[in-house]
Amino acid sequence: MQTILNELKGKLVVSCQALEDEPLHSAFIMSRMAVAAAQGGASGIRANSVVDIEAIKQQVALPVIGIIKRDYPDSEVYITPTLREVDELMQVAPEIIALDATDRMRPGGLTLSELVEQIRARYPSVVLMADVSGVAEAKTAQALGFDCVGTTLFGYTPATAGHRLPEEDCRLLREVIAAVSVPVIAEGNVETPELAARCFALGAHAVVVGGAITRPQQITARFVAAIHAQSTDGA
Ligand SMILES: CC(=O)N[C@H](C=O)[C@@H](O)[C@H](O)[C@H](O)COP(=O)(O)O
Repeated sequence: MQTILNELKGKLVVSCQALEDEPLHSAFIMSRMAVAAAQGGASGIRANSVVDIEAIKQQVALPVIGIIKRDYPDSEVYITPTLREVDELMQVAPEIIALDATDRMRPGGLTLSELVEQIRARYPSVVLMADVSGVAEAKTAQALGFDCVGTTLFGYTPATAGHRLPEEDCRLLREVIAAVSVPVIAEGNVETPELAARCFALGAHAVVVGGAITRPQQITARFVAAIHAQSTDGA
């Protein structure tokens, strides 16, 4: 079960995602993003939805961290929130399945522990990544038997809103690494190659980079902001 995590040790994973409201929303485009990532030397791909993963797997031979983002009316959890999404993902067999592992209730009032129990009963050997937003959640995820933990949701829950992984020399990442023995994957707002390298120096097992590589609208906005700041300084 751990072989795939060993393969990713010290490596870059590129997240190729574009939701329905994003300009690059297309399984074909995501598959070409994955090809570009592979050509650039990425060792894994993170992807959302069965159609995207299917298209990506036809084009690149890299391991995939699969998720399904789905909104439910009775829960804030949207990354692989229920067994239904895990069942769908298993049709395309991503090497790792990631799910929200925050302390929030899943749809239908299910706890994380109950969901993990359901997943393990049906898929005992699936490799599970816990997308967490804090240290306590990382510890809980390890206790529940997750195979690895990612900092994916730091800054993306009401309790952590306004925070970003890079702050204070990646304090959250350092604290999670100190708190658990499972591999810790740095993910979320890793916007530069230097920051990715810093995450490894701090002990990250792997680093997932998304928007800084695959969301041109974000990259463009950073250029525009920097240019604006420069022209305001000079004014
Ligand atoms: C919070 C959330 O929904 N994160 C998602 C998780 O899969 C993706 O939208 C991110 O792109 C991914 O985590 C990589 O992060 P970044 O794009 O910041 O490098």
